[in-house]
Amino acid sequence: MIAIRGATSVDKNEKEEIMKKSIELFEQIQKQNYINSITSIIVSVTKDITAYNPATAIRYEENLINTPLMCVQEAEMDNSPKGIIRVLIHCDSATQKHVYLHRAKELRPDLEDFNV
Ligand SMILES: C=C(O[C@@H]1C=C(C(=O)O)C=C[C@H]1O)C(=O)O
Repeated sequence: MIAIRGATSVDKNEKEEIMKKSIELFEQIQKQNYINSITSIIVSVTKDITAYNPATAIRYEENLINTPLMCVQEAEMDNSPKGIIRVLIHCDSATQKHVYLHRAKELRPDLEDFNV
C-alpha cells in the first residue's frame, strides 16, 4: 500500500463550489495515477470551509460505499492559505503522483516539476 496526496482550493464557501473542486481533485488523482484499489481516504479542510463536507461529495460522486473516509479540520497555522481542501489516499497503486490544483499548487512548489 502507498499513499497519494492531493490538495485544491475553493473560491467560495458554497456547497456547489466545494463539490466541484473536491470531485475534480479526486478525479485528477485517479486520472494521473494507476490506482487499483483504495483502502481509505482522509480529507482535511481549512476552518473557513463549512458549507459542505468534501468527503461526502467524493463518497456520493464516486459511489465509495465500502471505502472509509474521514474529514478533519486542518491545523491552523500562521499565514497558511484559506479555502484549502487536502486529501490523503491510502491505496494500492502502480504510481504515486501527488496532485495539487488551483491555489493549492503554491503549497508544494517542490512538486511543480512532477506536476505536468
Ligand atoms: C504543504 C501542505 O500543507 C501542510 C503541510 C504539509 C507538509 O509539510 O507536508 C502537509 C499537510 C499540511 O499540513 C500540503 O498540504 O501539502
